[in-house]
Amino acid sequence: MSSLLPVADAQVRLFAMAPRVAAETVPLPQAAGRWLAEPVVARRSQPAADLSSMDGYAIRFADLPGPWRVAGESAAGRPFFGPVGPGEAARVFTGATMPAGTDSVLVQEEASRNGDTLILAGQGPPRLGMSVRRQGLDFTAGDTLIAAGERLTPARIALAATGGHGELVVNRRLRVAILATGDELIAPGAMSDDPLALPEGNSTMLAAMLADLPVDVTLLGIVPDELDALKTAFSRAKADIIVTTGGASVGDHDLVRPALEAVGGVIDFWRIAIRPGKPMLAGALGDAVVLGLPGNPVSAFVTATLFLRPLIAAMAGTADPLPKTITATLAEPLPANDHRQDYLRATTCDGRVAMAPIQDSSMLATLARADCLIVRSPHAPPAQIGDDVEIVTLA
Ligand SMILES: Nc1nc2c(c(=O)[nH]1)N[C@H]1C(S)=C(S)[C@@H](COP(=O)(O)OP(=O)(O)OC[C@H]3O[C@@H](n4cnc5c(N)ncnc54)[C@H](O)[C@@H]3O)O[C@H]1N2
Ligand code: MOO
Repeated sequence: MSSLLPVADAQVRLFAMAPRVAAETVPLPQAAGRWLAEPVVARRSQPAADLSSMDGYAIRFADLPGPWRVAGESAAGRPFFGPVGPGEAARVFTGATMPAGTDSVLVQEEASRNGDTLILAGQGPPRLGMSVRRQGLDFTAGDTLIAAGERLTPARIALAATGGHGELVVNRRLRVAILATGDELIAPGAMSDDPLALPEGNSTMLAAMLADLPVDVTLLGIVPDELDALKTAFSRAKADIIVTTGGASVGDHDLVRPALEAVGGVIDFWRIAIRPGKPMLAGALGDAVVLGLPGNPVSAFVTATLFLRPLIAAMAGTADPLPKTITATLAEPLPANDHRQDYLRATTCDGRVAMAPIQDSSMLATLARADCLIVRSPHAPPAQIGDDVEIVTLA
């Protein structure tokens, strides 16, 4: 079985085929989930001035324990410009600019006010600067807020907005076309006179697996196991990545490879030392990367996890596209592994992982129950209860 490509080698070859997409400038809401092509540099400091972090009174710490005369009021967006002298205070609200001359906040729960007269009604601020957010506490104009190559999470979108940016330079979205092939397949929910017709779940599963990535997915539907039909489907597909599912293996009706080659595509590699997912192929058709995933649903899921999602992440701009593995403890023993890298459907219970008893690559109910995949290296020896194993967690 030496003709099977090791998983890590296949990933390297796939990423080598995949050009990084071009950059574009987009409004902030459209940048969410994309990878930055240029760093985000703060255009302003945050906070822009010293602000109160509580509702209360801005005072001079040296004036404690009071009393004070309330000289004015400062609210967020409506600062008090008048001076606050010794023995004076200003009413402040959360987010308000601290008036000049004040340095600490007396929270209103510890104050008693009668007209313009304010007296201490509690402990008062225990230190100078209490409940004041200093100018530039979060960041300062000119700081690099987010490096190029980072992904724009919701928090980073807010950071860029607060840093003064209304648009960002990001890598463009990718177009992904997905087609399923198989004469037995019908669209999910479709009625058929054929009791053996199989509702096609892989396309929608794959599209759902990409829902958090910056892609526009086109579902090309079901293509019969016919060379001409597949050739036509390949020729018409307009995408950065063309994904097929089914027809990748060695049977007489597995026509993805010959169809791709017949329309001028090239195969970069076919068949990987992986279980499930062995017949996966990767190639190119014009500028598009073609990923031929197996038809078995679990094989399609595992190869999409290890190849399709990372391919998109790499093309969209990340330097670190592979799914993370973490160490977990075995709840049950595992047998020795053979020459294929295994991704066992497993569940976590009381912090320990146990593989599902049947690992058939057609079994969606088992996959749907699993919360992780246990990774077993080729030729891994038997593992015992309590041993550490590497897992990929499933969302
Ligand atoms: N003689 C050999 N036979 C097989 C080999 C092999 O090495 N030698 N490899 C096996 C492995 S491993 C896999 S995985 C499968 C996958 O083969 P294909 O990619 O050609 O998939 P199909 O034959 O088209 O379908 C397999 C299975 O999955 C069902 N299917 C297909 N598409 C869908 C879909 N979109 N949604 C739901 N289910 C789908 C299909 O009905 C079949 O039951 O090949 C082994 N054979
Ligand atoms: O390896 Mo296949 O992928 O048995 O299902």
